[in-house]
Amino acid sequence: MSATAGETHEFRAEIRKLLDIITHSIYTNREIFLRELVSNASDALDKLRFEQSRGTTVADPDAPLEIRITTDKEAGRITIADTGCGMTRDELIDHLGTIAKSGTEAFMRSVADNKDAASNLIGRFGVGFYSVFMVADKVAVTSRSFAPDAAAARWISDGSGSFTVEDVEGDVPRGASIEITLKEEAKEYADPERIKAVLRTHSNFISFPILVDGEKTNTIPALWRESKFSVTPEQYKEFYQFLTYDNEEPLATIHVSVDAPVQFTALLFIPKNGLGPMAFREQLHHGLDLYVRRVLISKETKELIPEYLGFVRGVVDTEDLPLNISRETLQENVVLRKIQSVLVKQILDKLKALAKEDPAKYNAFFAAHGQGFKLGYGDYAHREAFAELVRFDSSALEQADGDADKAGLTSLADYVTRARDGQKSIYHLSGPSRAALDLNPHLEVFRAKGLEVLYLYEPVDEFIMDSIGTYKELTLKSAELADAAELDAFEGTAEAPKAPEMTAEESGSMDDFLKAIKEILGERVTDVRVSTRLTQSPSCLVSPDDRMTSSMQKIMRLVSKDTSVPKKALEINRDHGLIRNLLAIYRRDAADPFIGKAVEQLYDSALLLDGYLSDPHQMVARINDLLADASALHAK
Ligand SMILES: Nc1ncnc2c1ncn2[C@@H]1O[C@H](COP(=O)(O)OP(=O)(O)OP(=O)(O)O)[C@@H](O)[C@H]1O
Repeated sequence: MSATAGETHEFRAEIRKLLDIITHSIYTNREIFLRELVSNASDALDKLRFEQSRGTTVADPDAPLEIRITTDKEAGRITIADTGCGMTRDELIDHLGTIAKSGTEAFMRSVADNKDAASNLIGRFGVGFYSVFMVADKVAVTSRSFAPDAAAARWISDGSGSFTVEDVEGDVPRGASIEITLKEEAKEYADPERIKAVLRTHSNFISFPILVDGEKTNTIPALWRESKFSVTPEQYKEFYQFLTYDNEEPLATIHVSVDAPVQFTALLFIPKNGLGPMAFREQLHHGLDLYVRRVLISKETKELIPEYLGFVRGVVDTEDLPLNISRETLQENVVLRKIQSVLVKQILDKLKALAKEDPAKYNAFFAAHGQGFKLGYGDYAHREAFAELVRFDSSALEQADGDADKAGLTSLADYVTRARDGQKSIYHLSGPSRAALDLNPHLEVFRAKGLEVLYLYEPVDEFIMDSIGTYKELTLKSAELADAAELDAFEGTAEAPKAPEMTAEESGSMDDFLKAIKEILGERVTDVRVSTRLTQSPSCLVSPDDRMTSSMQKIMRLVSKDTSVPKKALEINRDHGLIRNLLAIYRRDAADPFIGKAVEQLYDSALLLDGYLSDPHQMVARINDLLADASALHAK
């Protein structure tokens, strides 16, 4: 083999930054460079095998598909060679230096926050190859692409600003060979025993033989093909960690072998935690690895699992697809659709069992994955299972006070066991937080009557309510839209402090008083009326449209970019001290300017609670005015 003179290229700017972090800031867990390189070699072999299985002509067709690691302790060098798809000269330049990588920015942000986590994050963010510079002074990648006539080329770099690429003449086998000259402090990796230990920890499930100085080291490929009675919990855990790079053990494992309507095996895992800062990658990378008779066809196959179960990781292996299936046609593939439908049922059943047998564990699942899972409201075929599995906060639950462990959620089934006799609806209300909903005037009557209300914090929750519709014969209904007569049927549980009865004269003035308020507010409200829902607040705004909740209206308005303040009816609590005082002032002098100021303030306060008050300045000036009046009275 001989090489022509090299051509020097600059690394792309963000890759240079990345390399700077990798070479200068990461000192723990450096062994994972080996996992990254072996995983790349395995990917390249998968790609080659895939091409071969669909009949593509490849160079060196008889070369065994394997990964060979050779060590040279004396020279402090190791070489990792594979017989995979290899890279052309242009691909070396693109893939190892100039093409932007989707995860780099996010990786660097996360590392800035937490240097210790960096080596764990490397694999997940897809900055894999560059991790070699944690241990290398110099790296040379010699490669020949699988395309039969491709010329061989070599990429060389010390991981600082640039790399060189040169042509290589002579006999270079298909694939890639990565020669690493180890840094002084990383010489341990030239010891074959150390290499074998690292491989056992991180690369045990690679489905191609890995040979260290000629000796085969990995032992358990295709764990999913084993009978589930022969696999130990430890093996499941190891395989899960191999698959996800998660340090935890999985929350749940599903291992199934199905014969009809399609023949397949699947080994699936539910991770304990959402991947936090990597969440963007969760969505991007959702999907299962699809094998056909142990040949990897496509990673992260979205067609195998709906998005709302995107937190599930694992592999599916089927006999019922041809090996030469093209990835482009997976989307319309009936077999995959059938597999998906079986898997969804398996996963939902597993979750139901978990919820029943170990509610605390289920709650942990929901805390970690509930947000994505809630999108399952759109899966009509599994609506019943979904309704059993979804969880909400509720007025009947203890306040968590920021203590995450205490923050329980309720199922619809548990709500029903607490419902009052004769209750025909499951009530719910949307709001930004528990504190806000606890004070929401719309809920006063529910509290007074001892009726439980589910607290909804996310826009998707209302869609869930709509889609479930009815649960165990109880209609899911927004507290805002509850009918007064329906609520009247329930006796109050707590004795509400009674306001003194109104005199006949006071009652007689009420209609005129309401008209006067309407006149002050003019077109801003559709109506002013006496409320049946308020027991503690003086007033609130009520949507005139009794089919749509105010939060749903907010969503619609957001969609149509409508920023005006919606017109609603103002309801007032005739037993509230403030309203009684205003009525007395009105009866004494209907033109008293204090009434105008107070009514404007009642309206603005209601807008503020509804989230529509856009300019607080006027309101603050008015409050100061009112306080001046009130303090003058106090001072007397
Ligand atoms: N042994 C190899 N054979 C062929 N191509 C390779 C090999 N190693 C790396 N590459 C090419 O270089 C690219 C960059 O590799 P790198 O490890 O940085 O990221 P990745 O493998 O794409 O992402 P991730 O780390 O998320 O798997 C790969 O996508 C692949 O195209």
